[in-house]
Amino acid sequence: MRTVTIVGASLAGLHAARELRAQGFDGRLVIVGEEPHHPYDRPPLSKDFLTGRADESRLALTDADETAGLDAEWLLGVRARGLDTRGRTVVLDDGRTVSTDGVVIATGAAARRLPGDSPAGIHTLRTLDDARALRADLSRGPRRVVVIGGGFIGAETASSCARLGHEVTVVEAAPLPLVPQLGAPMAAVCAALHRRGGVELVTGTGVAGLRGTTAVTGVDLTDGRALPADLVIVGIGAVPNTAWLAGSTLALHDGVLCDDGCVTALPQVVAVGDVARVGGARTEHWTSATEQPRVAVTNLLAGHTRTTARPLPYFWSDQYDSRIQFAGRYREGDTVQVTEGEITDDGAPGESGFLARYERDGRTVAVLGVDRPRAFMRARRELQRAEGERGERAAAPAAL
Ligand SMILES: NC(=O)c1ccc[n+]([C@@H]2O[C@H](COP(=O)([O-])OP(=O)(O)OC[C@H]3O[C@@H](n4cnc5c(N)ncnc54)[C@H](O)[C@@H]3O)[C@@H](O)[C@H]2O)c1
Repeated sequence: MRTVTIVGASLAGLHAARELRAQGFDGRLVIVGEEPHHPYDRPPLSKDFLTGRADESRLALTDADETAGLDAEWLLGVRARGLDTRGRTVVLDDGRTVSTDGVVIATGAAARRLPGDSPAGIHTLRTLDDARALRADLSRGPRRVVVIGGGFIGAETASSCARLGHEVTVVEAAPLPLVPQLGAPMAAVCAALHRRGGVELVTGTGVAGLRGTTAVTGVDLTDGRALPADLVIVGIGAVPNTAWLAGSTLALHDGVLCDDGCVTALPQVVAVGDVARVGGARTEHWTSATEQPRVAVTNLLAGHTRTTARPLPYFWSDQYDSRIQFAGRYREGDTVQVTEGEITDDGAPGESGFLARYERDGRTVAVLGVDRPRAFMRARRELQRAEGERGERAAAPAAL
């Protein structure tokens, strides 16, 4: 393999570049990125960057020394428009083409938008440029902010806006926020965090439309209510960036389909990060974007799936003054129990937080920690160990 092209210059793309060099690839390395920036860290965008506690210099994921060491050609500020898998060419929006032997798809996902035209004052938050625009708009004095969607972006931006002194309402279509991720009992804790943080949470209703012609003035809800607003943040999920692959032979279905080793139907094309559906699941977590590239690059360089990985999913979220950490795989029907600390009468975490365990068929399948980082890390390690042992037992030949 003489040339490898990584399409997508964010966390997963950067980790793929690091892995390629670490695993001995000494050929030509091209990194294509739609955004004009070198890779930066997205988690602070909805938290410390929005509240002004972190400036842009704290976001960089790499520095001049590392980029020199990677010896890559960075094509930034340009989108890939197509992948010709037969001709082994990546086609760029500006007409350029890159001939390549191997491809790492790391194009991530884009913020889902509400249909129709948006008046001024409507924001999504995914990129540094989005965060700059939102921060600038918020800095124009106290505003009435409506956040649409009570997922991660919704909850984190709502708590940042409340901390900045804005009047905030969150609109969530489901009866509780974060149920798919945490299940109803623990989702209720997140709802209590909103209440404790002074944010109104309106659930079980969607958005019928936005008011305002040049600038937004309000949000009409499907239950007939109208909320006045000077600024609206839309956090209603993310869509994997696969449109550029439509003409390729790759299988696409809510992401790029790959096996457990991040390999697509073509051994010279692998996918990592938010865009990759690995072994049937797409995990939009920071840790997946840092773990998948090692496996993907090993297999890309081997020319076949030599190794697979099913790391235990992990995510964290900072909401109001609480840190929520979750590891494992939650499924509807799992039971959940607080095993350390407590949930108070108002439904929010007690002063020293709590640890909860999710059980299925008599075994722990996931752990949740709220403001209990040490206990959580211990429980996460135990779960990792148990999962690893289960995996080994499943892979071992049956005893005679
Ligand atoms: N801490 C973290 O791990 C973190 C933080 C920020 C973002 N992210 C990632 O960013 C991505 C986007 O985050 P997100 O919060 O937008 O997505 P999400 O899927 O976490 O939440 C979207 C929420 O919007 C609700 N919703 C959808 N349509 C709606 C409508 N019309 N009206 C009201 N509610 C509606 C859904 O019910 C859901 O609760 C995700 O991939 C997420 O994993 C992760």
